[in-house]
Amino acid sequence: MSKISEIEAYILGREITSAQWASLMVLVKVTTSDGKVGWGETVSALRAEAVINFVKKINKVLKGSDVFNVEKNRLEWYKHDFNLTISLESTTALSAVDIASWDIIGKELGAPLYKLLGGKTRDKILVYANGWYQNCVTPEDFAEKAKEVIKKGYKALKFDPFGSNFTYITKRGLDLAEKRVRAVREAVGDDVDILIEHHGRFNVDSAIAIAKRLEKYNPLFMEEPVHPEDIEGLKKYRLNTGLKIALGERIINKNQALYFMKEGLVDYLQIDLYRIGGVTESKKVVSIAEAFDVLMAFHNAQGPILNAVTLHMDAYIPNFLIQESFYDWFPQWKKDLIYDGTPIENGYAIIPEKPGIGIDVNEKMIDELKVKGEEYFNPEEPVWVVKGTWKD
Ligand SMILES: O=C(O)C(=O)C[C@H](O)[C@H](O)CO
Ligand SMILES: [Mg+2]
Repeated sequence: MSKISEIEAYILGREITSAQWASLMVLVKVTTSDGKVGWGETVSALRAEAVINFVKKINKVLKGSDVFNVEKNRLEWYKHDFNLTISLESTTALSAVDIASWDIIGKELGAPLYKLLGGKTRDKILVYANGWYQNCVTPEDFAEKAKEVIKKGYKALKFDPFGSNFTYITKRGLDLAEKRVRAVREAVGDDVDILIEHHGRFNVDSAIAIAKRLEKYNPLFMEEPVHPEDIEGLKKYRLNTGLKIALGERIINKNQALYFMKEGLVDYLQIDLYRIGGVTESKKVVSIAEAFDVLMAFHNAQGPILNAVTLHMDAYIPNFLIQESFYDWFPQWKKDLIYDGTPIENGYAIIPEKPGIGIDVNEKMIDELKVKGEEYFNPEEPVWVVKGTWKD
């Protein structure tokens, strides 16, 4: 038995690079009584301190438990946290502990994680680029940066062309969004997929107007077209557009995911391992999605640990569409802290092959990267925006 002896968590960061939300990392380290170490990563923008506090509580509850018992350990924490399945902070903290536990399990068994989950259904993972359009404002800015992405070999890219429009889209906002999307389509040609990110910020009539304007550019999907809680709006959107709907990054339990699928409101599911409960809960959601013929397109906007563990999921799942990747736009400090050997080659990510998640952490950097004082917050640009794009 490999007993959990300590769960530690650190808030790390340096400069604000591609986006505010991606400039922090909550690094979680699980150590066992026989000296094994596993790593997890998480962060929920504006909530880093709260997440750290949850990790401290989970540490108190799970100390002494067998690290292999991921289901039992989840239930144990659920028993203590009445609000687990309705709290982003709590699921986020538990997710990182779960991921670190699976890292240890893989290391103990000498197997890369994907071999424990279902083996390889594919040898490489088709990805789409995100984070590439920092400081893009004019259609020409978008076109120029999009060309650079394609030059790197990417076959698909995602972006948010809506600037500072929120809830309502103005006529000007709609015109500018169309120009930006047209510029990207012309820059990348017809063989590259473009994915439209709405960041769940529109009312349904604005979202439908957007869909009608943008459908001629043949987007692979429309992501979070309406506010995430607006189920009735999403139903109306479904009835009034023929475009594919992707969503899921704000889903924090499997029953919510089931609801969207049962109602036929999602084509491509974008849960994130750090919000849903790690590998343990993600596996269940993948299977529910398979039964509904829904394909997976995991959300993956944080750092190298989450990127690597998500690739293990992508390797085995039967219902795979495409994988989000910020890999080439990670801040340098994340690449120096965590080295994983999973670069993107010609638009595909390589599956990690080392035992566990297959990453190493340069622990010497931890002290230097610890964030002192409060989590950074810029009231001029919302945290969820790619840096320098909240402009028209
Ligand atoms: O990558 C995506 O799909 C995003 O929507 C990125 C978000 O802005 C980010 O996850 C917000 O925390
Ligand atoms: Mg998104």
